[in-house]
Amino acid sequence: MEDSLPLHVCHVNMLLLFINRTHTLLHSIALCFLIYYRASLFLQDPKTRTIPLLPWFTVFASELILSFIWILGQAYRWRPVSRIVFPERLPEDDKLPAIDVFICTTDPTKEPTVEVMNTVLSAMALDYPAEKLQVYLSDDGGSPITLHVMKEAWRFAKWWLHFCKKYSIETRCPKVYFSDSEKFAGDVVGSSEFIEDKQKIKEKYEYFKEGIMRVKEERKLIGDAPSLTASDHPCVIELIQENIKEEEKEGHVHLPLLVYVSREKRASHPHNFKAGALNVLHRVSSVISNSPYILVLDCDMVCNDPTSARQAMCFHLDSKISPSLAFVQFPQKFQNISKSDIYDSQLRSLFTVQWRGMDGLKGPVLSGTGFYMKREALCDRSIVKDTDLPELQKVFGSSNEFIKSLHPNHKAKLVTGGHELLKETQLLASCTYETGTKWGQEVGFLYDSVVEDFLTGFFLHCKGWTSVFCEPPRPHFLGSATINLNDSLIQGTRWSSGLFEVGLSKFCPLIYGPLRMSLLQSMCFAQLSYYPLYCLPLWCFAIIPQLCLVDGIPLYPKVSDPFFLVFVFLFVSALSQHLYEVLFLAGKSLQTWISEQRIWMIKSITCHLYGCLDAFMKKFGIRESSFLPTNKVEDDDQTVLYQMGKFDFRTSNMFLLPMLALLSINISSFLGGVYRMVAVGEWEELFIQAFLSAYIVIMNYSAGDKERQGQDFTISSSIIWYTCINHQFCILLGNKIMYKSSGVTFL
Ligand SMILES: O=c1ccn([C@@H]2O[C@H](COP(=O)(O)OP(=O)(O)O[C@H]3O[C@H](CO)[C@@H](O)[C@H](O)[C@H]3O)[C@@H](O)[C@H]2O)c(=O)[nH]1
Ligand SMILES: [Mn+2]
Repeated sequence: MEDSLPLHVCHVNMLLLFINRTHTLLHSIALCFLIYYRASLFLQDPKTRTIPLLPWFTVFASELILSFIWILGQAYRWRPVSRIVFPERLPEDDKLPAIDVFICTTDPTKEPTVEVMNTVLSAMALDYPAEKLQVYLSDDGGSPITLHVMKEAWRFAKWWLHFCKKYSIETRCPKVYFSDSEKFAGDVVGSSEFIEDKQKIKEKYEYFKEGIMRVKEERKLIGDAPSLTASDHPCVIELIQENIKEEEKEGHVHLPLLVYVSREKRASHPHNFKAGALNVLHRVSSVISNSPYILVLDCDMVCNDPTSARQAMCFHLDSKISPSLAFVQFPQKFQNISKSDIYDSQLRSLFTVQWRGMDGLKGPVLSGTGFYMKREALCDRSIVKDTDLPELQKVFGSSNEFIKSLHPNHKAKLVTGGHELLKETQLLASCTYETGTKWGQEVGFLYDSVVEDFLTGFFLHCKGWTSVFCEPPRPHFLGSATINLNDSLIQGTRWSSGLFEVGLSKFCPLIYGPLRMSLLQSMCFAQLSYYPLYCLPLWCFAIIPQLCLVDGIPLYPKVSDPFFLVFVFLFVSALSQHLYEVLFLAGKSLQTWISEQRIWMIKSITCHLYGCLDAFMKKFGIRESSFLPTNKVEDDDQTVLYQMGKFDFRTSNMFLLPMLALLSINISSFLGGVYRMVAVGEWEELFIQAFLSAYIVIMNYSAGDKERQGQDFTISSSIIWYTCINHQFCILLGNKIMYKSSGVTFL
């Protein structure tokens, strides 16, 4: 490889760095004043002290927690970078390393088979030498339909890949291509051959989709319920290419190998969710193809740009960074994000601030999907050299074939291994294989948290591995985001629980981290892990100052007090940092800023709280881990609501009640407070508290303000609206009542 021309360059954003560090400094100084102000009350003579200690202390503690999370978050802003890659400088195709693609699916009712197959097809169509690409699908549901459909997908892939190559199609996920094909027509638009071919391939795709529907119907008729087999089924592994080879000899293109893996699952054995599935894929693939690199995809994450593999190789093949480089992470982007994105489904902050910032330290967190991992990073090869077989078996399990695959120059026997090999894979995918080994503890993806990606990434960084964030302008992977409140909150609860679980475990980033990585890096991991603790200050700020306001107890400095300015500064400074990042770093609108503020409040008081509780209960053995997969079925009704920026309050009371309760407290205390300020004349002392209530109400109010345009809902909601003060409150209440009483749709 030519050493003279770099495969990639990294650019430190100096202006942003300067702005961020200056802001951190100023904000920190203001925080010191705040702490001084709060602490000085404790030093006052108890006899002259007029303010009760308890609310003061609670608010102080909340401010400290908030500041703690804020300080941790500054590590992301320390050294943000961006990168450019030059894939055209990569070596010839025959010198490129092989890649195994791992796709996980688990529940055919929540993860529609058509979508899963689109992911499979888009991965097979990656712009990479076909003989160096193997696609593995892990089906945790053990569904015979999925296996059957995969064989059909393989047949369709022959046509599809040929079509993509012939016309250099950039969008290689059939669903995306056909849904918006005008955009992807390329320069051959006029050619009649192209039009004809496109029509043909479209028909084949439609036929393929109908085939899936047919199989599903047939299965339903036989009374085959997927849920019955999901948690208890034997292991099924099939190499699809091998089976169909004979009958499809006239194939146009060489196809990547396609492998179906459904690991053995028994109710008596923990299966460790996605991490467990990935570890099985890791082992099974090691005796089939053993590619040095692995691309991991969720079943709804299609490859939107076929060049991602080559882009990732620009880092993995750079001899300067590759020895320590564990993975190249691409951002998660989503196909279904609306303009206002009321639930922050795009995870804006994660991918525009946090990951870019960590990239400037030693690399971003592993994000579960859309990353190219070096196989070696998951299985420490260094111990293979001077350890004897029995010891190795204690770590990696009993399969000698697998242990052989760890040797650097080992060539997997691939398909030629035949029957013997397939037997070995059955062993590797059995539910007892990991018993007594180090899988999930030190080897492979780790099991100690339901956010296996975060924990595994952290663990790799602790071992000295690095990572890289690759963010080309055209999204390379596109997934489907949660677009209703219920799904968002359920997912949020799982994430909070998993993240906080890590914070409570032996892997606590603030203790385990600094001994093994830089302080700044540990701070980033700790910020993610303790982020769910936002629930404490947010619950407190939504209750204590409000109750004190009604009672006339001032908790903040009065307007003429110089410390008043400290609070104003901190409030404005925190909000403007957020606003700056939304407007300038992400190029989004003010609306996005409001949405993010609101969903942050909503999530903090609901899913962060439940997540923390869940983590505690798991810690003390009161609850078992669970992984409720996110619903990926498109619902037109919900899509319409989301696209219009309307909240869909059809969620459980567990989530609704805290929202309703806190909103009512704020509305009533604001009114009570204003009355008090006017009647008793304490406005100077109570100003901040009244402002806080108003702010909370206003930020949440806008959730429903578009509701009044059009729609039948207008009439019913406005009736309640006029009887209440706050529109938002009514929407919540109104919707719930309508939903409960008549079951009508939500508009
Ligand atoms: O027992 C299980 C549970 C899940 N999955 C798969 O894991 C993936 C992610 O699950 P999903 O329901 O989509 O969860 P999300 O919360 O949307 O996923 C995010 O969060 C997960 C950690 O909680 C990460 O693993 C994902 O990569 C990340 O996109 C999907 O492909 C599932 O099929 C399994 O294979 N087995
Ligand atoms: Mn998902």
